[in-house]
Amino acid sequence: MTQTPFQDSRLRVENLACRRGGRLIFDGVSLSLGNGEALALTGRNGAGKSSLIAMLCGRLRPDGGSIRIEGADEAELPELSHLVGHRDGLKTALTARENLAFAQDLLGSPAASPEAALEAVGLAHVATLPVGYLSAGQRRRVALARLLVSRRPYWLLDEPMAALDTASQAMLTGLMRAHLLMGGAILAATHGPLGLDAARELRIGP
Ligand SMILES: Nc1ncnc2c1ncn2[C@@H]1O[C@H](COP(=O)(O)OP(=O)(O)OP(=O)(O)O)[C@@H](O)[C@H]1O
Repeated sequence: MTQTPFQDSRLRVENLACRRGGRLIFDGVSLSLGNGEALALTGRNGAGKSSLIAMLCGRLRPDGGSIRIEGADEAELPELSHLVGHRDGLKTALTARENLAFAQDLLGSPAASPEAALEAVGLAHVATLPVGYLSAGQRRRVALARLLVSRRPYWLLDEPMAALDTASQAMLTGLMRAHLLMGGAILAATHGPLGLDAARELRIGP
Protein backbone atom coordinates (compact mmCIF):
# COMPACT_ATOMS: atom_id res chain seq x y z
CA MET A 1 0.00 0.00 0.00
CA THR A 2 1.40 3.42 -0.89
CA GLN A 3 2.41 5.61 2.04
CA THR A 4 2.38 9.01 0.33
CA PRO A 5 0.18 11.42 2.31
CA PHE A 6 -2.92 12.76 0.60
CA GLN A 7 -2.74 16.10 -1.19
CA ASP A 8 -4.17 19.05 0.79
CA SER A 9 -7.83 19.72 0.12
CA ARG A 10 -10.92 20.81 2.00
CA LEU A 11 -14.58 19.95 1.62
CA ARG A 12 -16.90 22.88 2.21
CA VAL A 13 -20.62 22.39 2.48
CA GLU A 14 -22.76 25.48 2.89
CA ASN A 15 -26.42 25.84 3.71
CA LEU A 16 -27.39 22.48 2.33
CA ALA A 17 -31.10 21.74 2.14
CA CYS A 18 -32.87 18.43 1.59
CA ARG A 19 -36.48 17.65 0.66
CA ARG A 20 -37.75 14.13 0.33
CA GLY A 21 -41.24 13.18 -0.76
CA GLY A 22 -42.11 16.90 -0.74
CA ARG A 23 -41.12 17.26 2.92
CA LEU A 24 -38.26 19.44 4.18
CA ILE A 25 -35.85 17.07 5.96
CA PHE A 26 -33.15 19.63 6.82
CA ASP A 27 -31.81 22.96 5.73
CA GLY A 28 -28.99 25.30 6.65
CA VAL A 29 -26.48 22.46 7.11
CA SER A 30 -22.87 23.61 6.75
CA LEU A 31 -19.63 21.79 7.41
CA SER A 32 -15.96 21.89 6.63
CA LEU A 33 -13.69 18.86 6.51
CA GLY A 34 -10.04 18.65 5.58
CA ASN A 35 -6.92 16.53 5.85
CA GLY A 36 -6.67 14.46 9.01
CA GLU A 37 -10.14 15.47 10.25
CA ALA A 38 -13.09 13.31 11.24
CA LEU A 39 -16.70 14.35 11.61
CA ALA A 40 -19.37 12.26 13.32
CA LEU A 41 -22.75 13.03 11.78
CA THR A 42 -25.45 12.42 14.35
CA GLY A 43 -29.20 12.92 14.65
CA ARG A 44 -32.27 10.85 15.34
CA ASN A 45 -33.70 8.30 12.89
CA GLY A 46 -34.97 10.12 9.83
CA ALA A 47 -32.98 13.31 10.51
CA GLY A 48 -31.40 13.02 7.06
CA LYS A 49 -27.92 11.63 7.71
CA SER A 50 -28.06 9.10 4.87
CA SER A 51 -29.60 11.74 2.62
CA LEU A 52 -26.75 14.13 3.37
CA ILE A 53 -24.20 11.44 2.55
CA ALA A 54 -26.07 10.64 -0.67
CA MET A 55 -25.78 14.32 -1.61
CA LEU A 56 -22.06 14.36 -0.85
CA CYS A 57 -21.38 11.40 -3.11
CA GLY A 58 -23.52 12.78 -5.92
CA ARG A 59 -26.42 10.34 -5.66
CA LEU A 60 -28.99 12.89 -4.55
CA ARG A 61 -29.34 16.45 -5.75
CA PRO A 62 -29.32 19.11 -3.01
CA ASP A 63 -32.44 21.27 -2.73
CA GLY A 64 -30.30 24.26 -1.81
CA GLY A 65 -26.79 25.19 -0.81
CA SER A 66 -23.44 24.08 -2.17
CA ILE A 67 -20.86 21.31 -1.93
CA ARG A 68 -17.36 22.08 -3.10
CA ILE A 69 -13.80 20.91 -2.74
CA GLU A 70 -10.97 23.38 -2.42
CA GLY A 71 -7.48 22.53 -3.58
CA ALA A 72 -7.77 19.23 -5.41
CA ASP A 73 -7.02 20.17 -9.00
CA GLU A 74 -10.68 20.61 -9.96
CA ALA A 75 -11.61 17.13 -8.77
CA GLU A 76 -15.12 16.76 -7.34
CA LEU A 77 -16.09 14.90 -4.19
CA PRO A 78 -17.56 11.83 -5.94
CA GLU A 79 -14.15 11.15 -7.56
CA LEU A 80 -12.31 11.76 -4.29
CA SER A 81 -14.52 9.78 -1.97
CA HIS A 82 -15.35 6.27 -0.95
CA LEU A 83 -18.88 5.46 0.13
CA VAL A 84 -19.66 2.63 2.48
CA GLY A 85 -23.42 2.90 2.73
CA HIS A 86 -26.19 1.24 4.70
CA ARG A 87 -26.45 -1.33 1.96
CA ASP A 88 -23.14 -3.04 1.44
CA GLY A 89 -23.38 -2.86 -2.35
CA LEU A 90 -21.68 -6.21 -2.79
CA LYS A 91 -22.38 -8.76 -5.51
CA THR A 92 -23.53 -11.82 -3.60
CA ALA A 93 -22.63 -14.35 -6.32
CA LEU A 94 -19.03 -13.16 -6.48
CA THR A 95 -16.41 -14.11 -3.91
CA ALA A 96 -15.09 -11.59 -1.41
CA ARG A 97 -11.86 -11.37 -3.40
CA GLU A 98 -13.72 -10.89 -6.70
CA ASN A 99 -15.87 -8.16 -5.17
CA LEU A 100 -12.76 -6.28 -4.12
CA ALA A 101 -11.04 -6.77 -7.48
CA PHE A 102 -14.19 -5.43 -9.16
CA ALA A 103 -14.24 -2.40 -6.83
CA GLN A 104 -10.57 -1.73 -7.48
CA ASP A 105 -11.12 -1.77 -11.27
CA LEU A 106 -14.14 0.49 -10.93
CA LEU A 107 -12.65 3.02 -8.52
CA GLY A 108 -9.10 3.24 -9.89
CA SER A 109 -6.10 4.51 -7.87
CA PRO A 110 -5.21 0.99 -6.75
CA ALA A 111 -3.83 0.69 -3.24
CA ALA A 112 -3.91 -2.60 -1.28
CA SER A 113 -4.45 -5.83 -3.19
CA PRO A 114 -7.81 -7.55 -2.58
CA GLU A 115 -5.95 -10.23 -0.61
CA ALA A 116 -4.15 -7.68 1.59
CA ALA A 117 -7.39 -5.76 2.18
CA LEU A 118 -9.18 -8.94 3.27
CA GLU A 119 -6.27 -9.77 5.55
CA ALA A 120 -6.53 -6.29 7.09
CA VAL A 121 -10.19 -6.84 7.99
CA GLY A 122 -9.52 -10.36 9.26
CA LEU A 123 -11.23 -12.17 6.38
CA ALA A 124 -8.40 -13.88 4.52
CA HIS A 125 -10.00 -17.24 5.34
CA VAL A 126 -13.22 -16.47 3.44
CA ALA A 127 -11.62 -14.78 0.42
CA THR A 128 -12.86 -17.42 -2.00
CA LEU A 129 -16.40 -17.79 -0.65
CA PRO A 130 -19.31 -16.13 -2.42
CA VAL A 131 -20.29 -13.07 -0.42
CA GLY A 132 -23.85 -14.42 -0.23
CA TYR A 133 -22.56 -17.11 2.16
CA LEU A 134 -21.04 -14.62 4.58
CA SER A 135 -22.58 -13.37 7.82
CA ALA A 136 -23.87 -9.80 8.10
CA GLY A 137 -20.77 -8.69 10.00
CA GLN A 138 -18.44 -10.42 7.54
CA ARG A 139 -20.23 -8.77 4.60
CA ARG A 140 -19.85 -5.41 6.27
CA ARG A 141 -16.12 -6.08 6.69
CA VAL A 142 -15.81 -6.91 2.98
CA ALA A 143 -17.57 -3.61 2.23
CA LEU A 144 -15.13 -1.82 4.52
CA ALA A 145 -12.19 -3.55 2.83
CA ARG A 146 -13.15 -1.61 -0.31
CA LEU A 147 -11.77 1.47 1.46
CA LEU A 148 -8.33 -0.11 1.24
CA VAL A 149 -8.18 -1.36 -2.34
CA SER A 150 -8.44 2.08 -3.88
CA ARG A 151 -6.86 5.23 -2.57
CA ARG A 152 -9.33 8.06 -2.04
CA PRO A 153 -9.00 10.81 0.56
CA TYR A 154 -12.62 11.25 1.70
CA TRP A 155 -14.32 8.33 3.43
CA LEU A 156 -18.11 8.74 3.63
CA LEU A 157 -19.41 6.09 5.96
CA ASP A 158 -23.04 5.42 6.84
CA GLU A 159 -23.29 3.60 10.16
CA PRO A 160 -19.91 1.91 9.66
CA MET A 161 -20.02 0.12 13.02
CA ALA A 162 -23.38 -1.53 12.29
CA ALA A 163 -23.26 -5.34 12.53
CA LEU A 164 -19.64 -5.33 13.72
CA ASP A 165 -18.61 -7.18 16.87
CA THR A 166 -16.35 -5.51 19.43
CA ALA A 167 -13.12 -6.75 17.87
CA SER A 168 -14.21 -5.64 14.39
CA GLN A 169 -15.23 -2.22 15.72
CA ALA A 170 -11.72 -1.84 17.13
CA MET A 171 -10.28 -2.96 13.79
CA LEU A 172 -12.33 -0.31 11.98
CA THR A 173 -11.26 2.37 14.46
CA GLY A 174 -7.65 1.38 13.68
CA LEU A 175 -8.23 1.67 9.93
CA MET A 176 -9.83 5.08 10.39
CA ARG A 177 -6.96 6.33 12.56
CA ALA A 178 -4.41 5.18 9.97
CA HIS A 179 -6.39 6.95 7.24
CA LEU A 180 -6.45 10.21 9.23
CA LEU A 181 -2.71 9.95 9.88
CA MET A 182 -2.15 9.78 6.12
CA GLY A 183 -4.07 13.03 5.72
CA GLY A 184 -7.37 11.40 4.80
CA ALA A 185 -10.72 12.71 6.02
CA ILE A 186 -13.75 10.87 7.39
CA LEU A 187 -17.40 11.76 7.66
CA ALA A 188 -19.40 9.05 9.38
CA ALA A 189 -23.11 8.96 10.17
CA THR A 190 -23.36 7.20 13.48
CA HIS A 191 -25.58 6.47 16.46
CA GLY A 192 -22.62 5.36 18.56
CA PRO A 193 -18.97 6.14 19.25
CA LEU A 194 -16.40 5.83 16.47
CA GLY A 195 -13.46 5.53 18.85
CA LEU A 196 -11.81 8.63 17.35
CA ASP A 197 -10.95 11.09 20.13
CA ALA A 198 -10.48 14.01 17.78
CA ALA A 199 -13.74 13.54 15.86
CA ARG A 200 -15.99 16.59 15.85
CA GLU A 201 -19.76 16.12 15.93
CA LEU A 202 -22.36 17.62 13.64
CA ARG A 203 -25.91 16.96 14.76
CA ILE A 204 -28.66 17.50 12.24
CA GLY A 205 -32.38 17.82 12.80
CA PRO A 206 -34.15 18.57 16.07
N1 LIG B 1 -36.97 8.14 -1.61
C1 LIG B 1 -37.56 8.76 -0.60
N2 LIG B 1 -38.77 9.35 -0.74
C2 LIG B 1 -39.37 9.99 0.27
N3 LIG B 1 -38.84 10.12 1.49
C3 LIG B 1 -37.65 9.57 1.68
C4 LIG B 1 -36.94 8.87 0.67
N4 LIG B 1 -35.78 8.44 1.18
C5 LIG B 1 -35.76 8.86 2.45
N5 LIG B 1 -36.87 9.54 2.77
C6 LIG B 1 -37.20 10.18 4.06
O1 LIG B 1 -36.19 11.12 4.33
C7 LIG B 1 -35.96 11.19 5.74
C8 LIG B 1 -34.47 11.10 6.01
O2 LIG B 1 -34.04 9.76 5.77
P1 LIG B 1 -32.54 9.34 6.01
O3 LIG B 1 -32.44 7.90 5.65
O4 LIG B 1 -31.66 10.32 5.32
O5 LIG B 1 -32.40 9.52 7.59
P2 LIG B 1 -31.25 9.06 8.59
O6 LIG B 1 -30.93 10.23 9.48
O7 LIG B 1 -30.12 8.47 7.85
O8 LIG B 1 -32.00 7.96 9.46
P3 LIG B 1 -31.47 6.65 10.26
O9 LIG B 1 -30.78 7.13 11.50
O10 LIG B 1 -32.75 5.93 10.57
O11 LIG B 1 -30.58 5.87 9.33
C9 LIG B 1 -36.81 10.10 6.37
O12 LIG B 1 -37.97 10.69 6.92
C10 LIG B 1 -37.14 9.19 5.21
O13 LIG B 1 -38.39 8.58 5.38
